[in-house]
Amino acid sequence: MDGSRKTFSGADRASVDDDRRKPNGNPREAQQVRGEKRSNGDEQDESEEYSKRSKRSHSDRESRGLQGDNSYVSSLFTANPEVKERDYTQKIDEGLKPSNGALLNDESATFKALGVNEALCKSLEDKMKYSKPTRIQRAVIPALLQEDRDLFVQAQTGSGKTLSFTLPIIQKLMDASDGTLNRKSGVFAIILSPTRELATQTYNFLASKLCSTCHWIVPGIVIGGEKKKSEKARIRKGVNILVATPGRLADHIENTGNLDLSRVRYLVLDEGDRLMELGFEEAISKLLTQLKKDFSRVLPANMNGSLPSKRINVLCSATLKDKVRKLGEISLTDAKLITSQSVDSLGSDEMKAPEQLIQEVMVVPPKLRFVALSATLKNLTSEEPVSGTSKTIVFFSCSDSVDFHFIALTRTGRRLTMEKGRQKLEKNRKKGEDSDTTNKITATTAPLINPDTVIYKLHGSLSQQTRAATLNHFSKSTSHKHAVLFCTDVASRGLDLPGIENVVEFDPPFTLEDHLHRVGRTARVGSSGLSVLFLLPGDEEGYIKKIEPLHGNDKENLKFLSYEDVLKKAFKEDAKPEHKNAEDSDIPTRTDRNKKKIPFREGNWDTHATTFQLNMERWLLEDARSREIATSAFVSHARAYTTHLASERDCFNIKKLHLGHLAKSFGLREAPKKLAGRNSQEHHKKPRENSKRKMLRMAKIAVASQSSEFNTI
Ligand SMILES: Nc1ncnc2c1ncn2[C@@H]1O[C@H](COP(=O)(O)OP(=O)(O)OP(=O)(O)O)[C@@H](O)[C@H]1O
Repeated sequence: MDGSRKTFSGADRASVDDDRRKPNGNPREAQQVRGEKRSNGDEQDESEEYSKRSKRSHSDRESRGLQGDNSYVSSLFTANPEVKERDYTQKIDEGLKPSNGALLNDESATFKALGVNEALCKSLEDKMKYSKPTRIQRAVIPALLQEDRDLFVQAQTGSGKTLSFTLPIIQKLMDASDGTLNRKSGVFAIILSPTRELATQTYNFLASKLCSTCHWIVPGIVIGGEKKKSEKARIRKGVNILVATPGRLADHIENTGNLDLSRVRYLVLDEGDRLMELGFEEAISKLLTQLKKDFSRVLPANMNGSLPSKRINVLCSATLKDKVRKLGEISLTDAKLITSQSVDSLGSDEMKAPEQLIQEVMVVPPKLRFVALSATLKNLTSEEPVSGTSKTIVFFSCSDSVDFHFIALTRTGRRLTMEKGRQKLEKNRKKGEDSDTTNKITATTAPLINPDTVIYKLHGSLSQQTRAATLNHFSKSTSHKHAVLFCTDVASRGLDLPGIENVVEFDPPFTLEDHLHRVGRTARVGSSGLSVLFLLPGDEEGYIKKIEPLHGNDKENLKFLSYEDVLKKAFKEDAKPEHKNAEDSDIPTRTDRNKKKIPFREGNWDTHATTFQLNMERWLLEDARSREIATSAFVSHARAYTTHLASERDCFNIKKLHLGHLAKSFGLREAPKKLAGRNSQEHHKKPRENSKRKMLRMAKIAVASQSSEFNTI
C-alpha cells in the first residue's frame, strides 16, 4: 500500500440477503435472520407509534415557508435538528499502517518458508502476483500443512483468508497422489459458504487460479439456482473439492445417490458467523453426522498417505461471538485458535476494521438524507480515478430502498446492456420472444450524479442470474470513470470485488459485525479505503461511541464530516458570494414565518440542493409508478428500522424517528398512511366513516391540493 491517504470529507472531496431468507424490510424475517425474538406487545406499541407519528407529520405543515405568490417552497433547510460536531484528533495525515496486507517488509515471510511447494510458489508469484503471504496466511498455511489439527480462524476482512485454507488443501492433494489423482478419486474437501455469491467466488478462485498448476485436481460447486440435474451430473462425473451452500449440499446428500463422502479429509466452514445467522446450524449438524457415519480410513492405493488420517475441520469467522462458539463446539475438536489480531486467548478481543481504513461519520437530518447521499456521490465522482474505474458501494437497509434510490438517481440515465445480452436481445426480438430475460444486469448511467458514472443495483429480490451478472459486470466495469453499486447486505460478506475505493453506509448496519463486513469491502489486502457512515441527529449519534473501538486504537482512523460542507462542495456550482444584506442584493431570498425576507445561506448551494430535491419530488408527482416505489421504499425502510437489535435500540428507536421528515427524503409529501394503516388494520379495525365526515375530509384535501405543489415537512 502506498502511504498516501485520501479523504472524501466535505471540504476536500465533498456511504446477503441469502437466497433463502432476506430481511427485505420485513421485521420478523430480518429478526429471524439475526435470530432475535420480540414480543407482540412491542410490535403493537411501535405500530401505534407509527400512527401517531404519521398523524403528527400531517400537522407539521406549519413549518412550511409560504411565499408571497401563495406557493410553497420546500423547506429543506429549516426546522432541522441540530448536529453536534465532533473533533477527532487526526493522525490520518501521518499515514496509517495497513494491517491486512502482504508482509512486504518482512524478509523471512515467504511462501517457500511456510512450506509451500515450488510449483505453487511459482504460480503464486508469476500468475497471481502474490509475492509475500499476509499475516493470516503466515499462520494458517503451516498449521494446515504440518499439524493435523482443527483450526478456528478469526481473520480481518480482506486479509487473504481464502488462500490460507485452499492452498494447503491443494498442496496436500498434490503431494498425496504424485500426480495420479483424478476427478474419480473422490471428494477430499468440502468448503461450505453461506451464500451463493461467496461460494461462486471461492470456486472461481480454485478453478481459474490455484488449480491451474494442477489441472488434475477438480473443484466443483453445488449452490442451487441452476437445475439440480446438471449439479447431479457434475457430481457423477467426479469432483475432488466441493464448494457448496449448506442447504443445497444437504439436498444432494439426501437425494443424489452417487455423492460419496467417505474420503472427505477437510471441512471448511467459511464465514461461520453468517452461516449461523442464516440458520444453517441444523443443516451443518446433519452434514457432520453424515460425514462421521460415512468416514473411511481407507484411501485409494495410489495415495501415499500424506492426507490426514482423520477429518480436519476449519472454522473461519470474523467474530468469536456466542453463535460461532456454538458452531465451534459442534464442528471442532481440540482446535487451535488463529487470529489475525494480537489476541492470545479465545474471545478476549473482537475483530477490528483494517487499520488503514479511514472511517468518516456524517450526521444528517432526516429531510436532507436524499440530497446528502446525492452530494456524497457527486463529490466522490468529481475526481478523476487514480487508474481505471473508481468503484463505490452504497449499503441500504432493504431492497425497496435500493430500488427507489436507484431509479431516483438514474431517472435521466441510459440503461446498460451487456454486449452478449444485446445480441441475444436482437435474436429474440426477431423471433418475437420476450426480450427482458436476456438483459440480466441492472445498471444505468447517472448523469444527475456525474455524466461518467454508472449505477448498478443488487439485492436478494433479484434473480440469481441477475445478481451474478450484475456483480460480474460491476467488478469488471471499465466503460465509465465511476461505477457505484447500490445494494443491501447481500454484498456485505466475503465478496472480493476488486478495487472498491469507497463504501457508503447510507442506512446504518444492523449489527457491529455487519458494519465491519460492509466497510471491509474496501481497504483490502493492504490497500487504502474510505468509508462513510450516515447517522441521524439525536440518539443515532450514540452509535459513534459503539464503532469508535473498531477503528484504530485511539480513534485515529475516525473523521467527522459536516453535512453542510458536503452539500456545499457538491452543489456549489454557480454559487454566488455570500451577501449579508439580502434585501439589497439580487440573490434569491425566501420569506420566513414573519414574512421577513432572508437570504439563502452562503452562496446558493442550498438553492441548488433544494432544486435537486424539488425535481425529484416533481418527478414523483408526475410518475405514479415511481411514487408507489418511493412509498414502498419508505414503508420498508421504517419497518427494517424496527429490526435493529434490542441491544442497539438505544440508538435506533423507531419511536424517535420523525417520520414526516424522513418521508421527505423519499420525495413524499408526508409519511404514507399505509404505514399506520397496515398495523391499525391488524389491531383495531377502523369504524366506517359517516358521510358528513367524509365530505369534510374531501373538502380539506381539495383545499390542501390547491395550495401547494410541494409539501415542506
Ligand atoms: N498474499 C497475497 N498477496 C496479495 N494479494 C492477495 C494475497 N492473498 C490473497 N490476496 C488477494 O486478496 C484479496 C482478498 O482475499 P480474500 O477474499 O481471501 O479475503 P478474506 O480475508 O476472505 O476477506 P473477507 O473476510 O472480506 O471475505 C483477493 O483478491 C485475493 O486474491
